[in-house]
Amino acid sequence: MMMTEILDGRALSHKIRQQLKQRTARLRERGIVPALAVILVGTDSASQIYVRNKHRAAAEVGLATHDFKLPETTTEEELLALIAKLNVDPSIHGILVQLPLPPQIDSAKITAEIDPSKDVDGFHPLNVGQLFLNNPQSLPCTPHGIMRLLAEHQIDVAGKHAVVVGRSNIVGRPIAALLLNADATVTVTHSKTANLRELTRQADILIVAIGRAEFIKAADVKPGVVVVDVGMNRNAAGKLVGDVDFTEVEPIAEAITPVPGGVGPMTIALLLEQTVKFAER
Ligand SMILES: Nc1nc(=O)c2c([nH]1)NC[C@@H]1CN(c3ccc(C(=O)N[C@@H](CCC(=O)O)C(=O)O)cc3)C=[N+]21
Repeated sequence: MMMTEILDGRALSHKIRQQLKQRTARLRERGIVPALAVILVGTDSASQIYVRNKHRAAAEVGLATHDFKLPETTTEEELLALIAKLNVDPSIHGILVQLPLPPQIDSAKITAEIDPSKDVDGFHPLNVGQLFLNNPQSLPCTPHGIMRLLAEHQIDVAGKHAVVVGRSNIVGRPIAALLLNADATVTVTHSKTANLRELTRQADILIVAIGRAEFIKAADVKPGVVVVDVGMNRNAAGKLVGDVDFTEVEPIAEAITPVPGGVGPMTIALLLEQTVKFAER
C-alpha cells in the first residue's frame, strides 16, 4: 500500500513565518520596521480573502501593513498618483496592487509603474524578464511558494516532465519559467490546448491553475504523479475546492497539495519573506 504524501502548505508557511519573526526583530533593532503597502480597488472576493489572511500573518511576524482600500470607481490617474507616492516613501519596502483591477484601469500600466525594487509580487516587466533570463530578483509569490513546498518535500524537478495547466501572468507563465530554471522539461497547456488530458497524463509533476472546480480527474493523471493544485473555487455546496478532484486523484498520486491549506498559505508566507528581504537591503 503506497501512502500519498500531503504537501502541507499551512505547516511550511508556519515554519517560514517563525524564521521571519527573527529577521524582523533584527531589523527593528536597527530601527527598521519592514512595511508592506497593499492596494485594493473595489471588491473582488478572492482578493478580500487574501487581504484578510495577509493582514493577520503580517502582524504575527512583526511586519507593518498599510492598507489602501479604494472605491470601484477609482481612475487610473488616481491609482498612479498613489503608486508614485509610495515609490518614493522610504518607510515603505513593498507595494502590492491586488489583481484583478476594475475594467477602467489598465493593470499592465499599473504594474509597470511600481518601483521594481519594491515590487513584492514580481509582476513588473523588468522582474518578469529577469525571471525568464534565470536571474530572478523578485519572484511572484504563488510560484515561489510552490517551488519551496516541493523543495521542502525533497521533490527534485530536474529532468522531470512538468505539465502546467493555465498560462496566467500570476501563476502559469512564472511557474513554467521557474520549473525550466530548475531543469524540468516543461509543457504549458491552457484552455485552447488540443487533447489537454493526454498531456496531463504524461506529467511527472502537474501544476493546475486554470480556475475550474475539480477539473482534473483520476483518469487525467498517471500513478505516482506529484500534483500541485493552485485552484480556489466554491462548489455548489459553497465549499472551497481546487482545480483538482482531490478525492479521486489523491489515492493515485505520490504527493498532492490540499485546498485549502496547500498553495494559498505559501503565497502569503513568500509575500512576507519578499517584503523582509527588501527591508534588509
Ligand atoms: N497582486 C496580487 N497578488 C496575488 O498573489 C493575488 C492577488 N493580487 N489577487 C488575489 C489572488 C488570490 N490570492 C490568494 C492567496 C492566498 C489565499 C489563502 O490564504 N488561501 C488559504 C485560505 C483560504 C480561506 O481562508 O478560505 C488556503 O488556501 O488555505 C487566498 C487567495 C492571491 N492573489
